Formats: sequence, C-alpha cells, structure tokens
Amino acid sequence: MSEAQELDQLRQQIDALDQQIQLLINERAKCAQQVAEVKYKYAEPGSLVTFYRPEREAQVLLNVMARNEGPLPNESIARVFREIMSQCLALEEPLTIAYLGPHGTFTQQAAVKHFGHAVTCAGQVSIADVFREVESGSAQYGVVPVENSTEGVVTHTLDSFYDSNLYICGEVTLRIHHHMLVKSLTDNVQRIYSHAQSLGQCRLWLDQNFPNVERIAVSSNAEAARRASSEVGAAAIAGEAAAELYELEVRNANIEDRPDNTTRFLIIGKQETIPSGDDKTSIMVSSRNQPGALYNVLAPFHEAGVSLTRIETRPDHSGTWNYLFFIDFEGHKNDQRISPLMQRLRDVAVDFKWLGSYPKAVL
Ligand SMILES: O=C(O)C(=O)C[C@]1(C(=O)O)C=C[C@@H](O)C=C1
Repeated sequence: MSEAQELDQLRQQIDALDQQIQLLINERAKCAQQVAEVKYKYAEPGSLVTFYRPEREAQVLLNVMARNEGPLPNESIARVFREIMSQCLALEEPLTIAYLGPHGTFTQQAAVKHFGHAVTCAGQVSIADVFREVESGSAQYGVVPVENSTEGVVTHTLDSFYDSNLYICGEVTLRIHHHMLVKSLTDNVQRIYSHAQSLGQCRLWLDQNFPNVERIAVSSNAEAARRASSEVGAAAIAGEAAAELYELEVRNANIEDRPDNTTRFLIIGKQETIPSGDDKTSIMVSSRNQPGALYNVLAPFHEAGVSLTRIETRPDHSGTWNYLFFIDFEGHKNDQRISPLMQRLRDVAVDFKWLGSYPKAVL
C-alpha cells in the first residue's frame, strides 16, 4: 500500500469515529437540556434556579481521569470533557463571568480553564468591581486571584469578603509563566512594566539581568503589555495571552524565579455548593488580642483531626487591633466531621463568617 492509501484508510476510521463522537456529544447535550427542565420543575417559586453545579462538574472530571486508559494523558482528556460540559451548561443557561481584567490577564485564563469557552467573560478593572458585578447580578459568577506560591496572598481579595455576601463556590489553580515582552527585539529596554505581584515573582531574574532598569508597577500585566506595545523603550512582564493580544515579541521566556510559580483563583457566586466528596472550606474568624487567641482558634482543628491548607492574618476592620484570620481547611461544612467543628469555632470566635465550601481544584 502507498502512503496515500494507508492514510486514507486511517482517515476513514477517524471520520467514522468522529461521527459517533458527535452523535454522542449531542445525546449528552440533550440530557443536559432535560437536566435543566428538572431543575426548573423543582426550584422554589420565585427563587433563582442554579444550573451551574461545581460539585457535579468536579465529579465528572475526576471520573474521566479515573477511567482514562490513554494514550491521551488524564489532563488532556479532562480538558476535552471540561469543554463539552461548558457547552452543555451554556444550553441550560448562558453564563457571564466577571473577572479581574482587562482582556489577556491570567485571571481570564483561569476563568476559561474553570468554565470552558462557552461562557461570556466580562473583564473588570478591580477586584472590588468583580464582587460588585456578581452582587448586582450582572454576572452570575466572578473569578479573582487569591494567592500566589511565590508572592503570597492577594489582600484585596481577602478584604473584599468583609462586606460581601457572596460565597466561594470553587477554586482554580494556574501555573504562571512570565515572559519579558517587547515590541521589537532590537529595542533597548529602558522601562519594565508589570503588575506588582509579577515584578515580585521575577525579582531575582530582574536583579540579575536588568539591575539598573526602572520597574514600574501597573494595574495588570495586560496593561503592561499594552504600554509596551505603544511606548518606545518599554518592556512588559506578562504571559502568552497578553503577548498575542498586543502582538509583542518574547525577548526572554519563563523568567519567573520559581519554576513551580502557581496562582490560585476563587470562583465567587451567590450559591452554596453541596459536597463533592473532596472539598475545602474557607472561613473568616476574628478573636481578641489576648494570650492564647490563636491557640483557641486552632485547637478545635487539631482536636477534630482536620488539616488546614492555609491561614492568613489580616487587620480587623473594627480597628481595635483584633486579629482576623482567614482559614482554609479540608472538608465541607456539611460533612459529619466538620459541622461540630464549625459550631466550636463559632463559640470561641468574636466574629465568625463562613465564606464557602467548594470542590478542590481538579485540573
Ligand atoms: O448535572 C448537572 O446538573 C448538569 O447540569 C449537567 C452538567 C454536565 O454537562 O455534565 C452541566 C452543568 C453543570 O454545571 C454540571 C453538569
């Protein structure tokens, strides 16, 4: 057989498989439409119907990975299903997702990674605006950065929870690769723009390679890229999406100081998420500035054998030097082991706020 004949045979197989896959995907989409009808039917009169179910999506993706036999790697096949679910959900309800913009930010990438491409992403100028858009109902969900493995916590996000009634209903993590971007590779770099967090994530590299060049913090990496595209002598530190959007050249790739540089983002919305089986809970607890304050907050976790995944301290807005702790831990507030723990924390804390229980990031 010739090459052309062999290819033709294999391509016929691929066409036949594609036909089956297409039929099956549409069968699945019809099922999702029926799911939507059931959700309508059983919704409380006058209440919002919640079509997006983060716990179910996490289970679907985990099932896909558990039964995967390759040759596609787990993550690749899960991404395909991520996209199929995104399209199915869009048939149930078209979603608008507010994210920390502008177009081309890592937060937008995180929004697409979590919700797939069938949603409308609405870029906002600040984290407070993301919260406002979701509170007002202009967007059903929001995506905000909360911590970076190199630079630590995003305080604006934590602080926004003080006054907000939104819940955390999911999380997504993104490996962050930064590049030094320029309009032309022959240009002399005189200024480097980036978001303060990104400048921090590339500090050592900048110290070694551009020790005497001014570093200017701007509102986002995408804004940095926009400036690099329009100012002579300007460079930006930003990701691939911003490079493509502003047609910049990559002068130096992957300049982050730590190769495992990862940012964690939160999905915020008005709904409470039911247990998925592998969840996290986030709370905000304040206690008095007195001996043993932190011990009193942490002892119940130790006694219940519950692992903390993160603890942050922030100044308390009451202004009296009380401590305010943001704590993430394993489990869902409705888990048998967790609900008595939540009650104990309510008893020992001056203030206690449950921010959400949600499935751990899958992808
Ligand atoms: O199971 C549901 O509740 C569905 O709406 C179906 C489906 C899916 O495509 O699998 C779609 C959207 C939800 O967020 C979760 C899952």
